[in-house]
Amino acid sequence: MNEIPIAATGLLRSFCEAAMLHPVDFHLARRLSQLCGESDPEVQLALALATRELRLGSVCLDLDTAATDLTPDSDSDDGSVEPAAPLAWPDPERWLSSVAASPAVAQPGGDSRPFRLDGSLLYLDRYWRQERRLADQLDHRTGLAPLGDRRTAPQPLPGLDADPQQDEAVLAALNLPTTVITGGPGTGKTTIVARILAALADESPRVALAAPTGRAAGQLESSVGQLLPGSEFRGQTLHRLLGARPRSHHVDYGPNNPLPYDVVVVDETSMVSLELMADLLSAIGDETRLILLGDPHQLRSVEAGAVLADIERAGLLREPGARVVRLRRNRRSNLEIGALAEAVLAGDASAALDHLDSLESLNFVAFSGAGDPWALPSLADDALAAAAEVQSHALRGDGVAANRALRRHRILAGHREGPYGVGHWGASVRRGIAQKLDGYGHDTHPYPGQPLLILANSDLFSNGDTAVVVREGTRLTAHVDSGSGPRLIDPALLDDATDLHAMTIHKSQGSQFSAVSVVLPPQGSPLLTRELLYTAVTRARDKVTIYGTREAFADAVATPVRRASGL
Ligand SMILES: Nc1ncnc2c1ncn2[C@@H]1O[C@H](COP(=O)(O)OP(=O)(O)OP(=O)(O)O)[C@@H](O)[C@H]1O
Repeated sequence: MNEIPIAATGLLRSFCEAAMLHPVDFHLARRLSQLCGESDPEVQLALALATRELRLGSVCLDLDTAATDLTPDSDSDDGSVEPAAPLAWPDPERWLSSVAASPAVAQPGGDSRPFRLDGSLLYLDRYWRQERRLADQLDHRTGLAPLGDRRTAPQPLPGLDADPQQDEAVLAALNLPTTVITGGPGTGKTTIVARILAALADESPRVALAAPTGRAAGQLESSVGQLLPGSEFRGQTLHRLLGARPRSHHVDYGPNNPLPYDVVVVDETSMVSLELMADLLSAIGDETRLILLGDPHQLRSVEAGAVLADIERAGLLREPGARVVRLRRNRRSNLEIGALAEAVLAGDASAALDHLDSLESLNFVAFSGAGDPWALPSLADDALAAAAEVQSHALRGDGVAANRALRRHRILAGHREGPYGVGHWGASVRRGIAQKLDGYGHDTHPYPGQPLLILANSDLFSNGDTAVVVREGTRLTAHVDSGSGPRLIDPALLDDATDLHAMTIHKSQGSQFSAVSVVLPPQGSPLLTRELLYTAVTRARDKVTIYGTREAFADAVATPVRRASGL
């Protein structure tokens, strides 16, 4: 049952009861309405829904389509689904004009008020300003003159094949102030960055490598370092690059103090929020090459905005100053997984299910939420084989090999709790493995072969890094598989680590595994989206097994994440 604020009555109460509004949406809208003297329940509803949309990752609420687009926002993380109640949506025309006339709402050219209405889009004013700022910056970068006039791309790095799409991306980045290179995992984005930096080496450019998370920044640094031995490019988080202060909206770099680099490369751009993207673009000088890498189809930033997807979809960066190049050839995963990912992206559930039924490396296993996951033979086989290999390396003290074995198989789930959640599946698999492997699975004490997921940042590791506990002589050591190479830590110091027999699909972004077992959320779960499914299946290189119902699978394929924005 949803929590209903006591103060909620009438129209707003019915929306709270239907899980369309969370108490925080209600309270914020009520407070702002009181401050501005707004008493119309329909306008208050619009304000509450606009704050709800922001909380769920959209930048604004579209009043024209809200009644058809918005779905209940289940508070639970166990996949349980509340029955939908019929709702009395305001008449759209009347709604729009009463919102426009509200003292809480400003028009685009108007004074400052908590909300702003732009066409049928209702924003919290701050986000409207950020979006305008970003749109202006994108426009500005589009209008810049090219920085070079190379006609042909430089040679591929030694040992790599010629690839026309990669050539196009390299050439764009060498000539233009702004290049966006999009593509799924393994399409060569990092390889291209190394090739660009190699081609610019004669100019000794000042280079910044950045990403939204410490882990992704470390991975970029280490991949580029491997491709360009002897180079000393350091990766850093975007927050650090921009000189952002914790718990404040201040950043050190901006239009009057641009970043002191000739080339700025940002990886995992799909995870960058609207605000951070606006800050980044404001801080890039006209002479600096900006190279944005990412996969717009994977899960987006947890904060508001899906900027990379908006840029690609709406053609917001164009010549003469900018170019978007999409890479399609995945060189890491097998072709069958590529075909499944394409069918998911195309919204073609029947083709995707056909692939799962007919292709050798793809499997669909019926699971409807009942019973112990360990009883599913395919799951037990995959998990046990990988755990046995991890354990044998861990007992021999080989942390590198143990971490490699840990990447052989991963269970990925949308939910954390409940019968479809990471907790339930992870615990079941750990118990099952412990019955088969001596010395395995004592949850409260470290044991050789114990897989861990780190949930904190430090100098030695980043949130999202994984580790394996390894025996070294008489001691146990956690070998952290950080993006930038192995780190050894006393397991007792890893307070913020959790058991890793399963992980959320969200946390798996940026990693790949030989085989993945994907636990689908149940039908009706708000997490059941195309992006979630695409992200999960593209984590695999060699084998994908989906656990769930066909109906849930088809729903996921048919449901792209809805993120409203004015971009
Ligand atoms: N032109 C090429 N010829 C041969 N192999 C290539 C080529 N481009 C990339 N590869 C190989 O494909 C694999 C994936 O490349 P890369 O890591 O650059 O992709 P990516 O898009 O950055 O992937 P991710 O986002 O998952 O890190 C690497 O093993 C790389 O060596």
